[in-house]
Amino acid sequence: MCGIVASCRCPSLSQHLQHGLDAIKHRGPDGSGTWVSQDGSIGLGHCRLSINDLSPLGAQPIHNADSIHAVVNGEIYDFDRLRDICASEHGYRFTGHSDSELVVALYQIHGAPGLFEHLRGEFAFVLVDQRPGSQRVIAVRDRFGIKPLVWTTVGDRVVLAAEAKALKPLGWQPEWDVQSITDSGWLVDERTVFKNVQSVKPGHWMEITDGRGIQMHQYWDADFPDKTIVETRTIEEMVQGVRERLINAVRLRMRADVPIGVYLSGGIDSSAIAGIVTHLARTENVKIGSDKATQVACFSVQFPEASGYDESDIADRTANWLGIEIHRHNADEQRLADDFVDAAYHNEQHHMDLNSVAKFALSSLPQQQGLKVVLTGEGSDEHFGGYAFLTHQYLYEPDLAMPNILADDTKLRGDRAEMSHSIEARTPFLDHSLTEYVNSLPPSTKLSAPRRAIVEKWILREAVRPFVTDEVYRRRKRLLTREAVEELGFVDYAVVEAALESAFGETPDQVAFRTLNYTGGWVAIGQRLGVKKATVEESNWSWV
Ligand SMILES: Nc1ncnc2c1ncn2[C@@H]1O[C@H](COP(=O)(O)OP(=O)(O)OP(=O)(O)O)[C@@H](O)[C@H]1O
Ligand SMILES: NC(=O)CC[C@H](N)C(=O)O
Repeated sequence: MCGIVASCRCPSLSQHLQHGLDAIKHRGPDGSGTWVSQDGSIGLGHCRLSINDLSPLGAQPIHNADSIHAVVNGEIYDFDRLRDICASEHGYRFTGHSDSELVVALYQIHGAPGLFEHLRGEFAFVLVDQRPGSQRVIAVRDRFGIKPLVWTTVGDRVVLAAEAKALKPLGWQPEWDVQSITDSGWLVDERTVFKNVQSVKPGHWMEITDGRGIQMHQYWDADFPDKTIVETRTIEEMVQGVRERLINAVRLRMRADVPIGVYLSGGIDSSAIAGIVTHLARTENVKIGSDKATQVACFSVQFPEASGYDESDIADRTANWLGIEIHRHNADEQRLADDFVDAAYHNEQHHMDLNSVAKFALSSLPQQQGLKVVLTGEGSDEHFGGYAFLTHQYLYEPDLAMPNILADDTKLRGDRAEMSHSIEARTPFLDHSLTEYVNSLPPSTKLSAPRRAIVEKWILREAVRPFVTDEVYRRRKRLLTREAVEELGFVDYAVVEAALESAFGETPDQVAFRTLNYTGGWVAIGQRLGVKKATVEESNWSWV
């Protein structure tokens, strides 16, 4: 993934664009280029982390013979097939072999918004159409907001970039947006922590024309079918449906002209990715990126054992089972403290925990090994029912909250942690063809109770079972553990244990279910707010 900057309506642009690119060189250390329109009013800049077509023909900005210019950050998957269609059915003549050139080709063939439905992957791009009669600039962001794209105005200019720091050489003067910080606007809407700097929203595109100024349009949204309609697919068909789509999402993301690695934790998501990559390489001879790699390299963060967060022993056993190598980063307190400032600078926002700092440091490992791309398990929890605190919503009104949760991927996790060390993170779980299928599944398949206990991400566990260890398959992130319930101070765990036995199954006990629902809510709130353990003597409360 690369860095892009763009500016519309500005004299003497070229130098400013280059300085903007210098500020985000970590996003693209392999080369850089700028383009300024003949009248000097519009400019594009790109710094490249070259992944597909490493030759100069893959350099950007991209131009075609028809006065269309673009800078593209990210990856368009399935591009070999799409390029063939553009060439054979539409006679489009490509100059190089990068996936990014496809954006210009598809725009010329289908226009906007027509091209968006053909784009699969994570991307942010700015495209300038100078054809007589259709002059405009468009700025586009992928469906889940995996790749960042921010913009502001400086005088009468619109300036855009992958990271806000690149806007400074283009004239932006940073100011805090205290309102956005206090009302969490930076997280839930298009605002950032900086005044007047906005993100282009996921699944949206911005259109800038002389006549109409700036217009925002949406081209995609998560779609949730009516789940009161009786499901006709069998469980096995649905498990198979998830498996096929996930395998395909991974397969498409193994295509690169550079080697690819995997971020591996002890959880089911990254373990499944590592397992599927290994399976495809061994049984179908799918290349892991370029020819160089014969087996996938995994990268793992090891936390101090006393922290209670360390899962590296599980990751080790997975790597052992798959016969793959594992590289480890030790994230002890000192390392986290050392990396805090750099991680915050790259993230350009605050975070609730130190995960982003650990992942910032983790990305130095693949860089040291000469890798440019890693696959990660991000995005699974939101789609497969991995957040136990949403239990009741899945069961009653399953998915109404989902679009909001998925508001903007870079705000929750970011690609910044990886890009800080020039690493592109690919997220197969955020393949829209997979998520559209998963959204169509009955909620009960995500949070099933086959043995009278809630099993988060049930259908995912079944779908990836052939690719993960039994340990990972059976491992649960349980909300209602004895420890968590006892920490409330006013709930008797024996009651919860009994309720777990009777709340599910063919003849569920409604009262037991309600007990679990209440207790689950208290545990979630208690953990999130750090609520002090209650003492029963404080009130007239008798044990629940
Ligand atoms: N300790 C770690 N070491 C290596 N990679 C990690 C680690 N923690 C998280 N990651 C990477 O970041 C992704 C998202 O992390 P998150 O904490 O959201 O985990 P998760 O949803 O529980 O996923 P998983 O099931 O893979 O642990 C993981 O899928 C993995 O690719
Ligand atoms: N790093 C990027 O954003 C990559 C752009 C393009 N996919 C390439 O391979 O060059």
